[in-house]
Parts: sequence; structure tokens; C-alpha cells
Amino acid sequence: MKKIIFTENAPAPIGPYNQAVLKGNTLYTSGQIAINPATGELTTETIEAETEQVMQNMKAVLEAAGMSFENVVKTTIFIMDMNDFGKINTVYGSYFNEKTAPARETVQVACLPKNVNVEISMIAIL
Ligand SMILES: C=C(N)C(=O)O
Repeated sequence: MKKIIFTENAPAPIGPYNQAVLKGNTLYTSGQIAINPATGELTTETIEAETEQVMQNMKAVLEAAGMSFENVVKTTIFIMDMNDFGKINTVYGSYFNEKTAPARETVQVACLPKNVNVEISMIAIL
């Protein structure tokens, strides 16, 4: 049996998916984009601010499942421009201990929902 995770502290889904699904002790999150859940507006002033909003949204989803970034074992980062790689890494990296950071892949894509610049999904284990 799977458990649907929902929190108002992260943006509501903008399509036919849930913020996250817990199956057993494994949490599969949907990709988060930089929608501010308080306003419904995108945070895209800078790539750093955008990445920070994405990570804050993800933090809320993890917490709604009783987890934190410590529980994350794998992430995927989708970006529009590989030139942003360093700036995104700086913000993303501030959420993890370098020695215990999750596995990850980063891919540049042609387009993302709402024309954002970064989307991140995660897998976490209790
Ligand atoms: C934002 C998303 N996670 C989506 O559209 O799939």
C-alpha cells in the first residue's frame, strides 16, 4: 500500500501527480519547481533564489513525510542551462553534508514546466 504525502508548505501539484508517494520506508518525491507555496508565484529572480525555493519546497515535502535531507539517497536535477551548474551546486550543496550527500544526476533539458530553470526530484529512505 502506498501513502500519498501532501503539505500546504509546498506548492500544490500543477498536474496529475502528488507531491510525494511513500511506499514502505521509501519516499519518491515529484520534481519541485520554484513556486512559492505562500503566493503561488514563481521565484525566478536569480538562479540562486530559484534553487533555494526549490530546496525549501523539497524540505517541506520531506518533513511532511517525517524526513529530512539526511534521509535522501538519490536526487535528479533538471536544468535549462548547464552554465548554471556551479550556482545551483552552491545552493544545493548547502543542504547536504558533502561526505554523506546523496547520489545524483544532473541533466540539461530543452524545457521545463512553467519555463523554470531548475527542477529537482528526490528519493529518500526512512
Ligand atoms: C512540476 C512537476 N513535477 C511536473 O509537472 O511533473
